[in-house]
Amino acid sequence: MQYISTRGGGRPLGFCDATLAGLAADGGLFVPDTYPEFSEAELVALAGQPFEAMALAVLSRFAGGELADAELKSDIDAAMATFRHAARTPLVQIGPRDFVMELFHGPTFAFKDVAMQTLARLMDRILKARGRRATIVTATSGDTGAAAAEAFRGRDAIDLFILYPDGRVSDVQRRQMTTIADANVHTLAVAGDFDDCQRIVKALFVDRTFNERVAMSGVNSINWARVAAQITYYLFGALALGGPHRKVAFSVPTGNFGDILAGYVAGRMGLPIEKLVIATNQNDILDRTARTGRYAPGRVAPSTSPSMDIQVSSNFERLVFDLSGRDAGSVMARMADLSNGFELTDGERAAMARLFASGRADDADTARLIGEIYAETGMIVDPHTAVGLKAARETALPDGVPMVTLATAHPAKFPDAVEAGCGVVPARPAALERVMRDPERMTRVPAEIGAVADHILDHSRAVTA
Ligand SMILES: Cc1ncc(COP(=O)(O)O)c(C=O)c1O
Ligand SMILES: N[C@@H](CCOP(=O)(O)O)C(=O)O
Repeated sequence: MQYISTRGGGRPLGFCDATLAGLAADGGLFVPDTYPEFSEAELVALAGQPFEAMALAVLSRFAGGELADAELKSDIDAAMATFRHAARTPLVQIGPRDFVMELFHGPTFAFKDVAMQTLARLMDRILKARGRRATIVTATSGDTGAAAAEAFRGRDAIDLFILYPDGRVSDVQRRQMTTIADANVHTLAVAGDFDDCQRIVKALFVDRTFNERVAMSGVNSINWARVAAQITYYLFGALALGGPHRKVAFSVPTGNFGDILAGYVAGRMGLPIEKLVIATNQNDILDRTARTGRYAPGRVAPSTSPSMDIQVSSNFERLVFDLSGRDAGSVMARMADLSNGFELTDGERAAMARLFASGRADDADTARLIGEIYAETGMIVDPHTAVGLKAARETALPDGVPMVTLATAHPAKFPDAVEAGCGVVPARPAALERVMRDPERMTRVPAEIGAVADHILDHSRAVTA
């Protein structure tokens, strides 16, 4: 299997090279040249198997033989052993048709751990086999950075630089990043929003001189391996609820479009999916795009679901690539400069509407949903999950199709928003006590590419002359 750029540039790469490269050299995103498929019999055989077995089935299809199954299995097993729940991503029924899939039982209490714990081990393995070091530069609105810090801390071959928007993540999220004492983790508080952080990371990726000097890599969902690992829980959820003989719908709290793209790819691989619901907060570019066909980024507006305070949703490029019939030229023309936005064609819009629905929740809706879910079920949900639940409730489905809302974070990461919604302060898990106590360490930087590049050049051990 080869990985090609959505913008058509560069040469195709194998799985290991694409994983280390992160973003394609032309600024596009890597996608597999074809989607591997599961037969119905293979899906039937996977139903009832542990999460780890499903993850291996997914990742081995994307690794294209470059990593042995025994190596993948060892890394997946070690990654998932960090989870506190035996089922890893348990399903909880909250209504006749409605389920919540809890993705927050990993070390940092957000869905990012599912992929990040595995990816860190795979990257470490690939780098050690090549006798190489890497500099990982990642943008975060709170959760990716925390998950990356935890997964990559202390890894000798890797220096990790995390860019987060100063003042725009929750206290718990910030502390999860800034209290990591390991010297290979560098946390930068950027004077800007998440889109500024992601813009800087992408600019550094395509600056080939810088990129090669620091051996740059990335672990945002622009890295295909992140998306691939996230496909597993769609299989896990659907097969637990009667798949592949029954269609299932998923409502996905959405910002960078990585999580829901994994659901789309699961469908392309043969998993019967009725609908994928794009659930946005007031930064609703994707809901607007689904409704109007026009993708027009604005400025980020802070919300009570800060991890989704994103206006430039990177992974949407991968969907547009497929919607356009894999026309890299048209993707390049539309994505290279987003300042005026772009239109989906009528055909692209119709194709998108066949699989995707969408919804939006502002802060008042989010608080109301947190309160309603608590009153109806006793479940305390985080604000991102509440956004997903609102969109789920508004989506009509054929009889017999279950709706699974992805619970993407633990409520204790956002105690203020949760208390405002349901009047209860969520209990803080013991694992977060250290985070709230330990001293913080971060460097404040302006939202400028040069300032971030200089900091990385001064601090990464991978820098060559
Ligand atoms: C808690 C939480 N929910 C939802 C999202 C949105 O996921 P994605 O950016 O993959 O769309 C994020 C950030 O990625 C998140 O941290
Ligand atoms: N919500 C994310 C933003 C980055 O998303 P990613 O999935 O592309 O890494 C965060 O919490 O950092």
